[in-house]
Amino acid sequence: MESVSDANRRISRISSHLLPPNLKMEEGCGLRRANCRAKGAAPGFKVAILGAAGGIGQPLAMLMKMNPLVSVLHLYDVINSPGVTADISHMDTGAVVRGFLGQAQLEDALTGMDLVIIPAGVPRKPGMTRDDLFNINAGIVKTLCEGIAKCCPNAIVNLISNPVNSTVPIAAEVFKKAGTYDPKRLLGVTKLDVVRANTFVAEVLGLDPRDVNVPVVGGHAGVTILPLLSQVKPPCSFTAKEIDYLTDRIQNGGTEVVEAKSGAGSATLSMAYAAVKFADACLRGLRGDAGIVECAFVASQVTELPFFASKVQLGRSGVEEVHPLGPLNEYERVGLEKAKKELAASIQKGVSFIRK
Ligand SMILES: NC(=O)c1ccc[n+]([C@@H]2O[C@H](COP(=O)([O-])OP(=O)(O)OC[C@H]3O[C@@H](n4cnc5c(N)ncnc54)[C@H](O)[C@@H]3O)[C@@H](O)[C@H]2O)c1
Ligand SMILES: O=C(O)C[C@H](O)C(=O)O
Repeated sequence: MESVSDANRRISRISSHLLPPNLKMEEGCGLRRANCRAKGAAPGFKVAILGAAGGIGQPLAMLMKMNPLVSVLHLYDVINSPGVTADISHMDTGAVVRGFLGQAQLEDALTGMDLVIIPAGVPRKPGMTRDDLFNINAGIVKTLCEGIAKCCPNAIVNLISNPVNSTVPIAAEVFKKAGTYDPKRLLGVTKLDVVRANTFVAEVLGLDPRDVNVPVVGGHAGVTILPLLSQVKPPCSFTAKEIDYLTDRIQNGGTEVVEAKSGAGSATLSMAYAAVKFADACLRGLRGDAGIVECAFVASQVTELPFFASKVQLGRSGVEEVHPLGPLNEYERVGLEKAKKELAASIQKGVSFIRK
């Protein structure tokens, strides 16, 4: 069995792969830092991905490395971040990539970040609900948010880890406890529901999905995912059969992927795509771009629940305005009542996890 000192030596060898490229060159290949002409990171935003070596984390890291708004990209995980970091750092795009491995490096990973994206945690297997992930993922999200509260309390947080309906309330409670909670800066990522809804609606109507925009409100699990088909842009009409089909497919899109992957996880590639679109919108908001509206699960007064997903306006301080739901038809009103019932329990479960 490996001794503790061997393990420490091995970890320190691994950690050397995680240093910024200029430091690594100084140690290893004979080219000293003084010989390098790199001027350091260009202006832009500093982004950390927590869970960067995972199924979502890896493609998300690759796509964020391609985002011209990102100047520094920190990749943190409890396994395999050295390899992912080395790999991604060779992409000839502007962002400087640094890797961080294990709890001891969490604070360095987070210090100075403008945006933290969290896809850390276990995914579903067939037969599981997202709530079945609570016992493992709640603790992971708690620890990571404690790090955020300490090291980058002003960062925007994009929370992907499931069950989102509970992990966002957990994050809020951790930040409240630390005295750093700003509801404008905490966003549960429900963009994949919108991406799916756009795709499925376009398929039914014979449109290009890039021209379709479906608001999806409520939360991110089963009946809490409520597509507002009466508010689709461009305006269009559906038969009752189409509404049933689309609502069911959008609500169960995640399960469709979990079953197709047969035990090998849940949506990763479409999620990375959705997360990058959402993170890019947050960064454009931070930059001061006007008119950026996305659906997200946020602190809200749109219903009697403390958190709810709806359209939000993004800006320099994060969520600058939470939009009302707009007119709902009878089908959507019934769906809303079902969604609220399940959401209330999931939110309370998250809150109690921290307050217990
Ligand atoms: N919000 C959404 O729409 C959405 C969509 C898809 C998946 N998800 C959720 O995202 C999560 C990740 O999914 P995945 O497919 O990438 O899973 P995965 O198992 O492939 O990757 C998760 C990564 O998290 C890492 N991790 C575990 N504990 C950690 C910790 N304490 N700190 C940092 N990293 C840690 C793991 O090492 C792993 O690399 C799951 O909870 C899944 O349900 C959410
Ligand atoms: O379905 C899952 O478990 C993952 C994710 O929430 C999804 O919607 O794809």
